[in-house]
Amino acid sequence: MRCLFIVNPVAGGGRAKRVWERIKGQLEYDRAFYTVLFTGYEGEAIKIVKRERDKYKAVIAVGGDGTVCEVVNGLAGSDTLLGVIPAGSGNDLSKALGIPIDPVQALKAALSGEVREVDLGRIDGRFFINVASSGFDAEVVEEARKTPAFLKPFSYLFAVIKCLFRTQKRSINLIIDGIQYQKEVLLIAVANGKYYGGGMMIAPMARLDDGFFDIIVVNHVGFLEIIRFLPKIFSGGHMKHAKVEHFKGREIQMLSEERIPVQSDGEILGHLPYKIEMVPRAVKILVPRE
Ligand SMILES: Nc1ncnc2c1ncn2[C@@H]1O[C@H](COP(=O)(O)OP(=O)(O)OP(=O)(O)O)[C@@H](O)[C@H]1O
Repeated sequence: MRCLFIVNPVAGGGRAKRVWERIKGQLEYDRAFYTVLFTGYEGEAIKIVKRERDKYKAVIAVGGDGTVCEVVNGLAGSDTLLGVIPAGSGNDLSKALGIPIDPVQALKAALSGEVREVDLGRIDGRFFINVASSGFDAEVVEEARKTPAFLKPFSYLFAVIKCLFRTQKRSINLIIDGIQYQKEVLLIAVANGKYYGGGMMIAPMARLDDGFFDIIVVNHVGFLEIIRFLPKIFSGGHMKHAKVEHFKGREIQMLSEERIPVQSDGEILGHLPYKIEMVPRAVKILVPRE
């Protein structure tokens, strides 16, 4: 059976189109049979994959984490394999799975790699593969979405600065597998994968196939402490901070009387309350052979 490539032409600010040209050249050189479809709007990859998945051995996403997340939502529950060619701006999932950034190397893994069964999180009927979170980080994503088009390259920088000045505590009732905790937080991240936000290692201990979420609670810290704290997330150094707690669990609920946004894999879903469930080994991903 042949493979279906799903290319998001806007991923990585257009990088995915250039990556696809290299992949196409290689496929033609190899005289491979394949189908390619380009996404035309947000959410289309889910529809295409649901419609087409049973005709193919593998669906290969050419794009960033948003594209992969949509393909995963189209594939979940089917036996069709997922391949990933990183072509976005962040590529957090590829980093966690050891998929190379070089398109031809990544193609090799997608066509002849080994299969790894990976867990998914489910929130509000939607699957995520990396991280769902609530608090400061979700506020930054929400704020960045409002940035006018001409300021887009700086949208996250502006959003971080704006959100830094909202130094209020966020009061969240966190329930992990039935045990309740009342927390005053900066953010709570429910991690399936290690990375989010373009290389931030929010949960260094997270494994994509252990059947558990790693829940990172960053308790409330003041303005200056946030500025010292944020850069440490890139290396995982934040875990040593006295205000950071780590839990493991499979069913997580977050409730609040405040209007606190929730994001999963970089998309704003809405505001608390939300319930997050673990779906073990729900997708089969082609990764490089060891
Ligand atoms: N033709 C299109 N026009 C506009 N948006 C699209 C189109 N096709 C897909 N999308 C949307 O583009 C969004 C961004 O894609 P993606 O996340 O893959 O790239 P990225 O943001 O550059 O990378 P990363 O998430 O790894 O930083 C996705 O949410 C997807 O729904």
